Amino acid sequence: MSAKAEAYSSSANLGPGFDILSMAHTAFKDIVIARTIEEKGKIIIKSNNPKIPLDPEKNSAGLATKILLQEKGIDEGIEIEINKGIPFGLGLGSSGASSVAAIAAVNELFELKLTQEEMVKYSMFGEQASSGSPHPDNVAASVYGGIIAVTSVSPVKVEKIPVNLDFKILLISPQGEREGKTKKAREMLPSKVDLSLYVKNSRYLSSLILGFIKGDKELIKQGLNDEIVEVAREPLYPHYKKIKEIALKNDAIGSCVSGAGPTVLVLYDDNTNLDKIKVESLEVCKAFGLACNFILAQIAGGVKSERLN
Ligand SMILES: Nc1ncnc2c1ncn2[C@@H]1O[C@H](COP(=O)(O)OP(=O)(O)OP(=O)(O)O)[C@@H](O)[C@H]1O
Ligand SMILES: N[C@@H](CCO)C(=O)O
Repeated sequence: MSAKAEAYSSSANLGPGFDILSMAHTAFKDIVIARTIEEKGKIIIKSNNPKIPLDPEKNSAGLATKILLQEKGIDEGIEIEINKGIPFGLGLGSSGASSVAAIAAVNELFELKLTQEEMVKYSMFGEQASSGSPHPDNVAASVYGGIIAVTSVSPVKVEKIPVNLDFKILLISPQGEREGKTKKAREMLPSKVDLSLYVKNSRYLSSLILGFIKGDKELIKQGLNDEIVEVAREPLYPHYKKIKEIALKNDAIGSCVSGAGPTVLVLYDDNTNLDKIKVESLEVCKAFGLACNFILAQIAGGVKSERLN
């Protein structure tokens, strides 16, 4: 028996929404095929990307699958074949998408009838394997699609944010996959924050969410800022500040760090001078010794799965 699922890349945080907000996009996707194998209780991971760990405990798809099977009392052996389309270590939710696609494929294979919230819950264990923390935002976006807010983690609750504005997505992404980047990025975070920064960030968060719902570009621009997490991790993306300045100068709707970086996310529309943003950003990347790719994308839908046989 086998089943297949595909899950899109995502940009988590969206400025002030650390571990809360995330957006799925069509930039890249992972495809996972789950097959039953003869050896009971065994999980085998295969992948077209030789750089990801194949040990099921260390692979995001492997650990999530293991815990799901354990909790459901299934002792079948499983092969998880991961066709990685999403480069990892760039802040594009790569580990999360593998985990989501694996959970969706196994759900299909054994007809488990998991709800979307249950899929998020199990996929989060995959993030534990890859970054040492079960952050929910990337996996929630890959499960639901669109822009989501994780409103609770225990139990998992996710809301899709209605988006009433037409915009497109530009990702400015330095080349080269970075091993263990999110883990390092989380170790850079402060354990306490100033009340004044907390208030500023809360204002940004409310502006951003209201901006998407009302379709108000100014509110989105005002809200797509972060005084806490982006600032603490600045050494991971020294190119970001200048690129954001360039994007705003050229009438982008807004810009922020994608997940834990180093990719920079730019939201734009027909009023934006995209060519100028690309030319000027390329110079900034070069100045920091980075070769940057430009990826154009749109908001993506949620995970899709199908039974193969
Ligand atoms: N299935 C998987 N796909 C991708 N990376 C994996 C997978 N399983 C384990 N990993 C490991 O997880 C880490 C992924 O790196 P990282 O968390 O920085 O990337 P990401 O998931 O794309 O980032 P972000 O969470 O910022 O969007 C790497 O060290 C990689 O080896
Ligand atoms: N919220 C997570 C997302 C990682 O992509 C973080 O910023 O660490």
